[in-house]
Amino acid sequence: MANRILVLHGPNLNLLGTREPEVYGATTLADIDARLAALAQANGAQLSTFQSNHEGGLVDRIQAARTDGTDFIVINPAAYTHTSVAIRDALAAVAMPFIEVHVSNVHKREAFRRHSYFSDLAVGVVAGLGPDGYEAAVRYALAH
Ligand SMILES: O=C1C[C@@](O)(C(=O)O)C[C@@H](O)[C@@H]1O
Repeated sequence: MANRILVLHGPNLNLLGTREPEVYGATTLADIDARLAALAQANGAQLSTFQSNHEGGLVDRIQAARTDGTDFIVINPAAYTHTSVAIRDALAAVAMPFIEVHVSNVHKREAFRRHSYFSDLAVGVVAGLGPDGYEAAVRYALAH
């Protein structure tokens, strides 16, 4: 079971709750993070969250996970899903299991959202379940 889980949120996810609510829903990022922290705590695990609108910030946080005790990553790379070799390489470098999460179902949206630089390295991918997708990923991490 993962004891220390890191949840990473990519660009524009700080605007969840107000950003295109018809696509991403009304739940804020603070609500999601609080729910995940409570879930981890109830299961005797520690959970940290980090959001950045910057590719390098996400790369730096992933590199820091090598030495801060993290043993599982849940990541919504947001738009970087479709563009970032740098974040993919960081995840490959730390060689830590991770789950890729998307709030929306990227497969029923624009064609460019169907390609991910992460899915083939991920333990699994959750898309389209809204905030519940993060919870499903954390539950998996807690159980494995
Ligand atoms: O910013 C996002 C959010 C997203 O990752 C999602 O959670 O549904 C889907 C991405 O295509 C988009 O760029």
